[in-house]
Amino acid sequence: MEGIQDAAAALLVAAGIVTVVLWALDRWKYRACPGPFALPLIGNLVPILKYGLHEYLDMCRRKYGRIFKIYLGSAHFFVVADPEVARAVNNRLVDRFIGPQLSADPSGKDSDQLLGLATANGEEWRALRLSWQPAFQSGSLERYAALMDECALRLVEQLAPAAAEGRAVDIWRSLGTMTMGVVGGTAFGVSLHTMDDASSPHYEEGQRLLTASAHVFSSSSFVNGSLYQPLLLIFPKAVKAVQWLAARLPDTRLVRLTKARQLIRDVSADLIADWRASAAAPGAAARRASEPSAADAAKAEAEAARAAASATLEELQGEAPTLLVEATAGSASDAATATASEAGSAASDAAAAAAADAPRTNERDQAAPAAGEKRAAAGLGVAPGSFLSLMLDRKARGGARFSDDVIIAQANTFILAGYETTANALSYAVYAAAANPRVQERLASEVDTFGRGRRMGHSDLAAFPYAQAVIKEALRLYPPAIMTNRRVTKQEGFELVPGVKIKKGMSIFTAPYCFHRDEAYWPRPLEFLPERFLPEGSPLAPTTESAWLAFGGGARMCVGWRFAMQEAVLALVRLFQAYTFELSPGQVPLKLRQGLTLSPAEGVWVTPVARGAADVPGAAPVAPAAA
Ligand code: HEM
Repeated sequence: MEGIQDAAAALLVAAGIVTVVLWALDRWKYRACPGPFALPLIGNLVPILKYGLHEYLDMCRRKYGRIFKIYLGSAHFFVVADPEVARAVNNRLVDRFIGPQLSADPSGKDSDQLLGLATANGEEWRALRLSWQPAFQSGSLERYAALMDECALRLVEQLAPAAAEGRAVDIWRSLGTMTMGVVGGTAFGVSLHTMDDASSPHYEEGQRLLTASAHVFSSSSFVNGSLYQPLLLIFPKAVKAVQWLAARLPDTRLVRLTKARQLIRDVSADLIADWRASAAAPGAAARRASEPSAADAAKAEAEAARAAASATLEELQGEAPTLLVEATAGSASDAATATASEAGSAASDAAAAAAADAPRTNERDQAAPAAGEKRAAAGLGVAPGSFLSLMLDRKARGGARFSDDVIIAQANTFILAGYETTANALSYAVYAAAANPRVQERLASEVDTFGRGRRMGHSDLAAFPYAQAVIKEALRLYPPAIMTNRRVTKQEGFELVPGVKIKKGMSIFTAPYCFHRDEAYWPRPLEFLPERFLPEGSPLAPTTESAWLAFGGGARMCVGWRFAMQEAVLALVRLFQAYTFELSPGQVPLKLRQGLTLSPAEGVWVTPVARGAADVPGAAPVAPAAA
């Protein structure tokens, strides 16, 4: 026994010595790059926990300059807070650094989320990016607008009791129900019941999905996540052992996260089962007749693979947002993406064209989740024209043959990416407007130019330059993604700072949170001044276009940015047509928390104040939401 103890102690001492030596070598290797001192193993974890990652990065930027290193676990990460260098990094590097995913389920089934677009790399990522793009072109956005408007109007209606009672609500959570409602309609063409009221038989189901998604966001970072997460950073070479241990002895945070991911996965898997069942249902015979033969399918697959291989990075990126708000929405927007996506997805575009209507919002659970056939026979389940049906149609017709797990991962990615980021952006906009009466007044007067009873479409967005500017300014001060990250996969010819070359294996983070608040680029950086994004506000504009990077950049730029902007502007218009908002006391400055996104730590509490039709000359009452 004593012998075993001695051997274990010797092993620990040896591991300690090796760690310290590696740490010292790493520090020496990157000595030319400034950064805070960090002890081996715990690195800069303590100040990150104390200040929050976003604040700590900004403190480092002020102290060490715009390119610095931080040490986490057993490696250095390089942080770029210089917008021009950030642009170069995003343009030149494509792969993302993706840490391993822990699961409390030994089968690790919930971890197939790593197969999603946001986490894929290499050829898989190229093929996936091409298959996502059609869902975000003007035609699709136009189809989604009606549903987005419907969800925004429903939210307006749901806020009415609070307005009548003078009661404060957490608008962040309310907006989350709306953005998830939009995801259900656009990704699947179904209602996910997140906007149902408590009397609905499906209310609990919607709430479970919201809670699960909120858990994924709050528990995925190493700060708020499983206790095994820091262990992975410290012992990156022992991933398998840590994963094995975590699956057998999970902590409560990991159990909660695993259950949340499983629930989201089940929602997507059920919908795919429905789609299959409906394709096999008797009514689908006509549709099957139009499906291609095996030879056609093989040809289509080969074409899709060729398109993925030959698409340039610019084509994969698509159009990037401009700094100034757009005078016309959706104008030349698809020109850049069209070549790549049309080549790669002719079949899915044809399917989209066939489904000319906006995705229907089906009542997905009038039957139990397992009864896919029944729902399919009743015409329920994934609706034509939705993101998921485009992807499944493409597979059925012989386009890129993604496995079911890969398709489920795309659906999960859509749910997660489409939910919290946009809800955060909108909450920050409401918060900032409520805290700045001048902004609120101007917003209210702009939205009154559009009839309250009229339905809004994609092209109507151009009528709201100030609302667009408010969203952009909210994304500047509070970018939901405080950092983007890239993994260096081959030797690059440029230096990060004199003496530190970009080398294979390095992880580089660009930090918009830092340069969005840097006085070197933005006049009066900590003030909320939406006019910076309008031609009239040029004295407040940044010194460089690159200084605003809320949606990232290069080929990995947010694929859903136009979708997000459309949804956010549309919702802002509907909210301010009906209400102004009063902030509850004690919320300035807003407390922020870094999970998977930068989110309000305790919500955003506001009291809606009804504006009344009398405020708006000639306005019709807000249209009731369609059932
Ligand atoms: C205000 C809302 C949003 C913000 C601020 C935002 C921001 C971002 C950022 C910063 C990235 C990383 C870009 C990079 O690495 O250069 C990203 C990637 C991504 N976003 Fe968004 N996003 C938003 C909404 C959405 C929506 C609504 C969707 C889908 C419906 C979406 C889907 C994605 C996906 C799939 C990726 C990964 C793209 C790839 O790796 O090719 N996002 N987003």
